[in-house]
Amino acid sequence: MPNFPFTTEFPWPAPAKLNLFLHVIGRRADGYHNLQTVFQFLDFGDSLFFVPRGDGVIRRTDGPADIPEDQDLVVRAAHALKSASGAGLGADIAVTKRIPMGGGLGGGSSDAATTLVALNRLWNIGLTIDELATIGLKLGADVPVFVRGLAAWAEGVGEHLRPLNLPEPYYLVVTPPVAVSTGEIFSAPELPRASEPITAEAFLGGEGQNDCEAVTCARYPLVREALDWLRQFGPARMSGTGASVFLACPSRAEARGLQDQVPKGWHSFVAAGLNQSPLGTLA
Ligand SMILES: C[C@@](CO)(OP(=O)(O)O)[C@H](O)COP(=O)(O)OP(=O)(O)OC[C@H]1O[C@@H](n2ccc(N)nc2=O)[C@H](O)[C@@H]1O
Ligand SMILES: Nc1ncnc2c1ncn2[C@@H]1O[C@H](COP(=O)(O)OP(=O)(O)O)[C@@H](O)[C@H]1O
Repeated sequence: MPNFPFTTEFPWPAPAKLNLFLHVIGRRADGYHNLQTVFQFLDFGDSLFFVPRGDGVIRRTDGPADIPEDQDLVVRAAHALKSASGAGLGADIAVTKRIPMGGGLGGGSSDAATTLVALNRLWNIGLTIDELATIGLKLGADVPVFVRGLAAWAEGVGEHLRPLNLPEPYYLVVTPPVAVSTGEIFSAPELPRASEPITAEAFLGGEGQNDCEAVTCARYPLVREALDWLRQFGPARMSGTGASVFLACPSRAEARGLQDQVPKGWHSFVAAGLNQSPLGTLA
């Protein structure tokens, strides 16, 4: 195997995201939904390790046991990058998972984005960020924002992105023990699909909600319970299509204090909101 400048043993970050609000404003002919949302990153996430291979083979050497290797978004992203670029190299990829799966925190998309950015560098392909975002969009609607690495106002299915400078509070994020399927919520007949578009300025002034909340809460009563519990302390909201709910707190200490009271059996963490992804500094 050639001696690569980065036979990297250091972890590449794949941060979680929050949707600070999420409006469904229409349905496209292909069934996908046009959204308005704001993405912010968290200083909490998965870690990915890459060792380039000279023989062209792509393998996941460690990762979530319940996701078959060939379906893992890191493996799919590596294959997509290889065929888009014609790269001859391969990689061993290990994933340390921390982001709850099906949690509305974008873990799979973030892992895919980190794979695209890391292998673009390690394989020395030199694709632009725009090219990586285009490849990423085919893997998942949330991949482009993770590739670009800036907190953003998003429209379309998440591909029209405008960087946004947001406050960076500490968040308490609570995930009850259910995995919500994004496809199930978007295909629910009862999902409201006609929110009036708002402006970023209106969001910054306090407008906005999560249009998926009622559907997810009705179908997953534990998400309702988690929201009701967190709303004792402030204006909590759901991220994406759930299952995670979050509350902005004035300080890390205050968030930790609330975390101590999270009911048993619910996953939780405290993390700072970030307008720049930790991956951004490596891209
Ligand atoms: C709703 C959001 C908000 O950030 O987050 P999550 O709750 O998944 O984290 C995303 O738009 C999700 O993005 P992502 O998780 O990448 O979704 P995809 O894999 O592309 O889509 C899963 C399925 O959801 C439906 N879907 C997804 C996005 C969208 N704008 N309209 C849709 O109708 C489609 O049926 C699609 O087959
Ligand atoms: N590396 C990965 N990490 C997480 N989920 C993955 C991964 N690869 C594929 N998936 C699939 O993507 C689905 C959505 O996962 P995830 O992105 O964590 O949640 P969400 O879309 O709710 O934010 C999972 O249920 C899983 O089947």
